[in-house]
Amino acid sequence: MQSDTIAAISTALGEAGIGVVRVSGAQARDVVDRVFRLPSGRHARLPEHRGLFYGTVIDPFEERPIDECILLWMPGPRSYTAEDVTELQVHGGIRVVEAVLEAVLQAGARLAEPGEFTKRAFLNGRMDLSQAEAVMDLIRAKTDLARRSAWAQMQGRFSEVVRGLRRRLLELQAHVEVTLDYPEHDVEAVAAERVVAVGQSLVAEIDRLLEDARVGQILREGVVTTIAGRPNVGKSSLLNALLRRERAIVTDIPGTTRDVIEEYVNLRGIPFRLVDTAGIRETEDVVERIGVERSREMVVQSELVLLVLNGSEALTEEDIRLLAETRGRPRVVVVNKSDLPSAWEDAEIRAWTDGDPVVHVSAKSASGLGGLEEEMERAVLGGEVRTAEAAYMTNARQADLLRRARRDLEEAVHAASVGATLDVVAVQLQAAYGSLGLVIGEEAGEDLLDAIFSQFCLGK
Ligand SMILES: Nc1nc2c(c(=O)[nH]1)N(C=O)[C@@H](CNc1ccc(C(=O)N[C@@H](CCC(=O)O)C(=O)O)cc1)CN2
Ligand SMILES: Nc1nc2c(ncn2[C@@H]2O[C@H](COP(=O)(O)OP(=O)(O)OP(=O)(O)O)[C@@H](O)[C@H]2O)c(=O)[nH]1
Ligand SMILES: [Mg+2]
Repeated sequence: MQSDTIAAISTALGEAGIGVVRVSGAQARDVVDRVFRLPSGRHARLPEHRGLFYGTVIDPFEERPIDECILLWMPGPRSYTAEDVTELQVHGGIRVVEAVLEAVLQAGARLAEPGEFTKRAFLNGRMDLSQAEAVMDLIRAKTDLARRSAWAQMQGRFSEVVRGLRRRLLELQAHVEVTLDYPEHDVEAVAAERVVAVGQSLVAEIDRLLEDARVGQILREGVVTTIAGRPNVGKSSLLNALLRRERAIVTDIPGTTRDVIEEYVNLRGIPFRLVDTAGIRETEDVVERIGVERSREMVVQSELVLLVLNGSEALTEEDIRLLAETRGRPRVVVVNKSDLPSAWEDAEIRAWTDGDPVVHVSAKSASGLGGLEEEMERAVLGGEVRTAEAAYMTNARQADLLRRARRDLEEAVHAASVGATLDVVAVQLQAAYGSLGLVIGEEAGEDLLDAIFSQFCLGK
């Protein structure tokens, strides 16, 4: 079971309190023997159980000390990878940690590929594939909501659901297989009915998981949200208000923002990537015109548009044109400058808003932002505003497999309902079973595993 011995820096490269070099594999013991010394100068005698030792890491050739060290010893299978693991915890300086890694490599370990520790944990049955993917989601989580969702998936909650689906599918397959051996007509009819009933309920459950996939994607990558509008309506002021800091330049000169400014913000647990853009208008200025083009592109590329209007000034043709252009996209219409007397009523834009939310704010005095954030959340998560924590952080790979399983199940249901021979149905059920298996990594080939784990951090 034990393959070659791998090593990597498991902490971020930078100045920090401590830095960790992790080693996993059959030669972890030998590596410790070559690079670690107790304060007495002796080699550590590593026990059969876990342990913690204080000592010095040394360069194995010159026997020169590199740093003080806390050494963790975790013999397999009671370790993260289920192999023998040792960790050298040293002072967190870039050169210190790199020198320790070099010493460990000289002592016989090879540099781990990204995600290789977790890949070994998976291959050794410590976790399934969707749990392994959740480890990375946990590390990358930008909000508490994302973190909690990833945690739940890491604990195997999503896997349990998928395993439950597979179990029911397997029972159904067994029933169908049995009738293939006894082809009496009424027995076959009963099996076909069961394929229809169970198949439909499995499709419905997969649909619910697929809804979650969208939420998962949002939590993972953030919602690209463009703040658009004509010049001087207060787009940059709104960006600053939502960020709660003065990020973008604000002036009373129309055309202040020339380029797109992107900033990440956590609003109500949802990561938003807010993009402030140049005010959209016809212009002779070459630089500004390029900015305006970018603004329009951003509107098309974004997943949510905050269309900003100035409530204290009469609506212009440009405002109306933007209202019409952004129609049909997920959007919140933001009527800004509510601290000033209003120059028009919401009713005047109703013809273009199609029931999209219209909120009144003052970016300058930071009022009305709570209502705006609420509408942004609703626009992203939908009316139900189900807590994303309850949702599974299904990723694109998993969603694709779920969709494939769903399609095969629907075909099986269809075939069974029109009285097709059951061996056709059996093939489709088998395909669906296989797709669901790949979600949790059953029968996953080396290519798939490489593709997944190579996206992990080094040292994970
Ligand atoms: N220093 C350090 N901190 C870390 C990690 C690590 O590898 N090293 N982890 C990860 O990178 C996480 C912890 N993950 C771990 C998961 C399982 C086992 C483990 O040894 N499991 C055994 C024993 C369980 C037990 O004693 O009950 C097992 O499951 O059999 C270790 C770490 C977070 N913190
Ligand atoms: N009274 C009032 N003034 C505001 C408010 N929001 C923005 N302003 C003012 O409006 C002017 C334009 O604000 P910006 O945020 O630069 O507007 P913009 O939409 O980014 O403008 P461009 O970058 O030129 O497209 C500035 O003088 C702001 O102080 C508000 O809520 N109330
Ligand atoms: Mg601006």
